[in-house]
Amino acid sequence: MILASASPRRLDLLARIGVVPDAVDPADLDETPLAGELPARYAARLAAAKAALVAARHPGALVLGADTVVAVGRRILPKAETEAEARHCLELLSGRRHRVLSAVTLIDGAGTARHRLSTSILSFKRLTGSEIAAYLAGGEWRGKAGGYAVQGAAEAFVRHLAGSHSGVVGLPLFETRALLVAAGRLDG
Ligand SMILES: Cc1cn([C@H]2C[C@H](O)[C@@H](COP(=O)(O)OP(=O)(O)OP(=O)(O)O)O2)c(=O)[nH]c1=O
Repeated sequence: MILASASPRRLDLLARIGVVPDAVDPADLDETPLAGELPARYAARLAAAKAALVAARHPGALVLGADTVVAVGRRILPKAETEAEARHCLELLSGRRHRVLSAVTLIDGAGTARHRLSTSILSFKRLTGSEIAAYLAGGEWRGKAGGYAVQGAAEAFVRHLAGSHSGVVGLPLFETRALLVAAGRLDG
């Protein structure tokens, strides 16, 4: 089995259900949303594309790809690479409800692709300027969808989470397990 992801969180989450991939081979593709693309569609498209790209490099292997997106309404927040982007995300998320969509695709050895989507709804407290500044200084936002990581200090901003904590971190374990069972890789 190949994990088509550069995210160490996804590897850790898989290990929690006893799955250790034989290799990690990130897809590294263009993650620009299409014009007018809705968040759930976007996450599903990217998870499928990551898995397909890596499956083409490993014929016959079981390949798992995933994508996590933070959305406010129809708006897709960026994966924060700069402090300015992370600040913009946190200001938008402050005192608001948002969704985290985590799509997973598993392609089996015969080339059959199976897909699942996890949707979580989170509500953040209203963030003060000094809370945002302290969070940005901590650096946990780097490379994270929506500019925060719920598995770190940002969990203290979460008033309410409905859905999948593992999905927010990057790999929804309920859906991932269901895919692995369907493909015969885990016992049902
Ligand atoms: C919202 C949120 C996202 N994230 C992470 C999960 C993903 O790694 C990242 C979203 O980017 P993704 O494009 O889903 O994943 P990635 O670029 O890290 O890895 P790859 O494309 O190779 O699979 O944000 C957290 O770790 N915690 C959170 O609370």
